[in-house]
Amino acid sequence: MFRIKICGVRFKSDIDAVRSAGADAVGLNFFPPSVRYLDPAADATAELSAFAHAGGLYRVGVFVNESAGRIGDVVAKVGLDAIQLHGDERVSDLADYQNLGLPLIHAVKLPAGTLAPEEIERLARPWIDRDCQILLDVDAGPQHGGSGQSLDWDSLERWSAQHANVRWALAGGLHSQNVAAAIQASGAKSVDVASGVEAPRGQKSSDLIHQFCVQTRSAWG
Ligand SMILES: O=C(O)c1ccccc1NCC(=O)[C@H](O)[C@H](O)COP(=O)(O)O
Repeated sequence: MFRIKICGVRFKSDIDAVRSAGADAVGLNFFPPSVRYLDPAADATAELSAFAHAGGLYRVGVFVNESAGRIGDVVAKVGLDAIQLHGDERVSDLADYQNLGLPLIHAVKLPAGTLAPEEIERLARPWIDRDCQILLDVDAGPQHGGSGQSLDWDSLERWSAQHANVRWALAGGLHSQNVAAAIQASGAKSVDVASGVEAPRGQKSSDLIHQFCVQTRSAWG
């Protein structure tokens, strides 16, 4: 599992900013309606991915409700290290995705308010038991992700305390001003951010990426 993932990079300058800030992973977004979308057929996307790989970054492809066959085509063209399923994919289809031979990260999309540990467990467990890493994010409805909304971090901590062996990543509404508090409250050991390191929306800011990584590392000590 990555430690700090900057999701929705689109340019080599974004990759440079991620590397110099010390994050270890980038998300390449293949959901067409997203402002962070990359065309997998474009040579520039494969070049961006190769540039991230050459820079030692872990490349996570973000997909929403795509078939395993289509994801396999993107992997072959672009080159990825892991697949993030961020839609309404079903556990019953997991074998098809697993046959692609890459680590799978499933986005468990939760309501924004207070949650009982049992509720988080009910939504996350089927994926954990089938060897998926999990990323806890806000349920953003048809937008699916990248919404800038936060989860209730205390609820995540209560669930995590009961399942200390589960490795998970925190997403949803993180930015440099709140990531330390989010880590302290939730106990997250991995974080993921998209909109919180952008200004304007959809455009990564090297300053915001840098500040986000500084605050994250200081929270982890
Ligand atoms: O970022 C998107 O536009 C997006 C769209 C559809 C599915 C997933 C998407 N992003 C995936 C991520 O891992 C984001 O970093 C995560 O949802 C958190 O986003 P944000 O709240 O903006 O930090």
